Amino acid sequence: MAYQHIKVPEWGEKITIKNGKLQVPDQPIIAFIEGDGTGPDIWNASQPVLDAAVEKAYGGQRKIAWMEVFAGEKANEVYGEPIWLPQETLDAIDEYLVAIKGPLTTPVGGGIRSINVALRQKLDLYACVRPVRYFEGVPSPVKHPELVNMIIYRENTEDIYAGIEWPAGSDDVKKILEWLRTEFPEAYGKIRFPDTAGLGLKPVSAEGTKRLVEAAINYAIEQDLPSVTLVHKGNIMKFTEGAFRDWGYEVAREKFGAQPLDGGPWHVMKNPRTGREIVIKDVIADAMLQQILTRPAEYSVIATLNLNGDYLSDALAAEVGGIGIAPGANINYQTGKAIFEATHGTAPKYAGQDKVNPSSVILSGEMMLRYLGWDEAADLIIKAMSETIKAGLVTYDFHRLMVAEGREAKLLKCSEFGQALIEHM
Ligand SMILES: NC(=O)C1=CN([C@@H]2O[C@H](COP(=O)(O)OP(=O)(O)OC[C@H]3O[C@@H](n4cnc5c(N)ncnc54)[C@H](OP(=O)(O)O)[C@@H]3O)[C@@H](O)[C@H]2O)C=CC1
Ligand SMILES: O=C(O)CCC(=O)C(=O)O
Ligand SMILES: [Mg+2]
Repeated sequence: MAYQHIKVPEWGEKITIKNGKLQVPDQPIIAFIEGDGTGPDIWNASQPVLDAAVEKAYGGQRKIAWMEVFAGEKANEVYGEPIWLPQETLDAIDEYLVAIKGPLTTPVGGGIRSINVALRQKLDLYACVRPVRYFEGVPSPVKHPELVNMIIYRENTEDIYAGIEWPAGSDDVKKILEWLRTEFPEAYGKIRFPDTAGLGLKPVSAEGTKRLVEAAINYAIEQDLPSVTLVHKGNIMKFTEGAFRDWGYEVAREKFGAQPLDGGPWHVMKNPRTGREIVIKDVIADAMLQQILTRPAEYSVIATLNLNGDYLSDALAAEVGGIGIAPGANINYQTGKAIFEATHGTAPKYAGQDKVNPSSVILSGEMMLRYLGWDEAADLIIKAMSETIKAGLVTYDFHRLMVAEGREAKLLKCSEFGQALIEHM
């Protein structure tokens, strides 16, 4: 496809998918979005780390051909008009399948909705996968951060993130309210202040739930993990969050032969690879937010709805050092399309200071390398991250906590931390 502003590298080949399996050439073309705010600082520190890991692991036999694609404020600059998410960015990811991105700004209130959410929805990247693991030496607000080892599978295309909302007082909300008043008077009667209410819809479907929960169970099978926990607020939102729980158990029964445990609702199944038991359980979302603090060792894979997953991923990240070190991926396992990205946002107050922690994007890159099947390069990044942090070489976010704890640490800039990782590979 010909692009207006995207320059396809002169070398490198496309990643493709065949019979559901990713076909990765030795020189794959991979799209990247630099991101807004601290995004450029982070990307400048991260790309050399990813390249160094690949170079070190494969001695030049493999190399990534980076292709910049645009979104957010940079897209406005490059296209010379207010385009936040150019169609050709979507087309390029559609064509080249794999991308990595920095954070993108989302203005609060009116104007454009989240570009991040739009990318996930338009490309149908239904699983937002956010692993939470502890690296020794990272300062943490909890006593036993090493017990936190979970991976969140957050549904990425539905829930209130679908963005179906009408503002209070608008003609549209008046139409919806009038329709409710005439067609569903009982429901209308439950709206406490109809004249000044904004309204939102929360779509949650069997299809959307089942494909997400299936991906979470598949991960537990692959990694031989003991449980998958469905997190929901089904006691209050019975036909959306409650249905998520019921459809989750249903897919466990239908696809994986799970059986109710002691009469249910929890289920148990056998891992077809190892024969070990996998418990499929559920916890209500508010209780889960305290369980991850009080009993983290009891949780492993978490499957949840979009908003719960958003809250949980920041809360869990805080236990292992914060969102500066919290990676993620948005994946469609059928089409193979995937965008790897940090859990955090643009941290605008630090933009251009070469200050923030680039680990979230670097570890998102580590997930990307593993997704490509380049485990040797991914392992080098984990090794470098462990050793660099253990050596007390850290960015401001860890440094301030370590100093407060009376520990020795050396404060590095964002780019210096990237270089330290390369030295520790
Ligand atoms: N996927 C994406 O692209 C996302 C985009 N956003 C968008 O980002 C913008 C800013 O959002 P905001 O709510 O301020 O959240 P941010 O995640 O951008 O920042 C909140 C705080 O988290 C800490 N933090 C964030 N990133 C890092 C990092 N790399 N290293 C160290 N600490 C970090 C900082 O803490 P401290 O102040 O304590 O130093 C920062 O002030 C909004 O427009 C939001 O919509 C938000 C989330 C995800
Ligand atoms: O796009 C945004 O503004 C928010 C996204 C977000 O918070 C997340 O992905 O965790
Ligand atoms: Mg978030």
